[in-house]
Amino acid sequence: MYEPFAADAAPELPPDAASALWPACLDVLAQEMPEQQFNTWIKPLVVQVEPDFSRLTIFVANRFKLDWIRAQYAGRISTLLEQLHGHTVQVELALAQRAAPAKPTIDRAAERPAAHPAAAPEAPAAPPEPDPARGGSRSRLNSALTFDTLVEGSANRMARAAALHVAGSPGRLYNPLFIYGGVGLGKTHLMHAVGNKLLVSQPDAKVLYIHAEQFVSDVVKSYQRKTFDEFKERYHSLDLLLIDDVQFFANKDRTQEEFFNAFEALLAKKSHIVMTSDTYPKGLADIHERLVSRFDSGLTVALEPPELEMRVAILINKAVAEGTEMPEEVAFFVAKNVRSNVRELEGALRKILAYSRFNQKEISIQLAREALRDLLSIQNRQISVENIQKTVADYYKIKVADMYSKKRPASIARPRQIAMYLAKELTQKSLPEIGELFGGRDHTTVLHAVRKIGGERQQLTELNQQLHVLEQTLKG
Ligand SMILES: Nc1ncnc2c1ncn2[C@@H]1O[C@H](COP(=O)(O)OP(=O)(O)OP(=O)(O)O)[C@@H](O)[C@H]1O
Repeated sequence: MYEPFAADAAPELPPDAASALWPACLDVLAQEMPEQQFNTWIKPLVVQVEPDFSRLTIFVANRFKLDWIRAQYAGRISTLLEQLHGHTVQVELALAQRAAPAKPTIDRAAERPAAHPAAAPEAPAAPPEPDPARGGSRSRLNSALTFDTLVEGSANRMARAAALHVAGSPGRLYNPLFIYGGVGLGKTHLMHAVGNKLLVSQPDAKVLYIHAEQFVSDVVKSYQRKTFDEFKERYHSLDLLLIDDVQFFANKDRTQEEFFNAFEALLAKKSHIVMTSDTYPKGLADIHERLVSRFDSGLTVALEPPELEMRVAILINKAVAEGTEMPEEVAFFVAKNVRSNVRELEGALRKILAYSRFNQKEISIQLAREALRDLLSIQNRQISVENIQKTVADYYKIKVADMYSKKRPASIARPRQIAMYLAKELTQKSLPEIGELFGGRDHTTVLHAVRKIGGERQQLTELNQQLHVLEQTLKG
């Protein structure tokens, strides 16, 4: 498409010039790309850079442009930023009307000449240090992620109800609220919804949404700069702390200690804490026991992969939000084929919308089939529960029928538990769906098996090896 700038030709910025990062990136892109492409796609971009330059958010006017920029340019931008800054800079894309800050503290490419690398533009003003303050603007909340835009289904009913309760009466029941589940199931959405709802009823509340990695980085910074008092003031004074992906605290002792202190301080003053993780508290690896037990001391709720009807509702709602109508039969077709998580569902929807616009065709099952060609062929190759049952039965020399039977001798029950564990690990099926496929067992039986085998795997080398062999066999 265009000739990338040679890696060693990209000028490295001195650390103190980091605020000129985006302009420098633009200069390189302007040289690399045909002028018309640059002017159409890159020049109008508005960006926001995190104060520590760990992340750069690109705001784009509409979904179509967002998809295009993500597909065509995001990779190159990310590589360039890393070359220029010397560290990884996470690149994110967001819709301008929904997520752009009211007054972007940003460099606007359109205000600068397109391709004059020598004429170093004025450094953009860095956004203020995101101190949590009263009200929403510095809470890092995304105002688009609310309870209104969250579709309810049995997969998230309990978590949603608990989150609603916390938003209505923070500091009382369910403190901390610990939400766990696989990728793209709505954990972050739910957290933002709690913060946004609380701010509607209490606009002065001190709310902060933060990713665990950012917390780690704040701890490191306050260490380096000896600003622990400020750090404490910032975190210990909150009314609501929303902290995402706490599994990232693994092996970070100092961070865990600081989080423990913040946790105790917040609970003592009846502030609320909501956390998310990819696993339940006891499943967290390399996190201190005293922290794990505190994570589990309020309410722990799971988010399951959405069931079919919920996936259909999500597709239809998201299409409406994009200004398009998706016929129900198309939504069912997509929902039947994209089962893993909501993020993938959104991706499928974006592909269908883009495909329909490009080809100027109505949305139909045929069009969806064409737009999702690649994805559908991958789905067909996915591991099935039936295959897992057969492979595990062969390996442990039991009958496949024993996978569904009620027999309980250990020689049968254990392989069955192993198969349940693998079904949860390697497929996108929910616990109830797996239970159903194992002779109509209850989802709690499956959960017990998943926890037991997962826990033992950490301790028993032999079991770990067996599981490894089974996984390799199944993945082919
Ligand atoms: N029930 C739902 N209704 C509508 N949209 C949803 C729902 N659940 C998730 N989403 C959307 O799916 C996308 C992924 O959700 P989110 O980022 O909250 O997932 P996550 O569980 O935090 O994933 P990860 O672990 O990868 O961070 C978001 O755009 C979110 O708005």
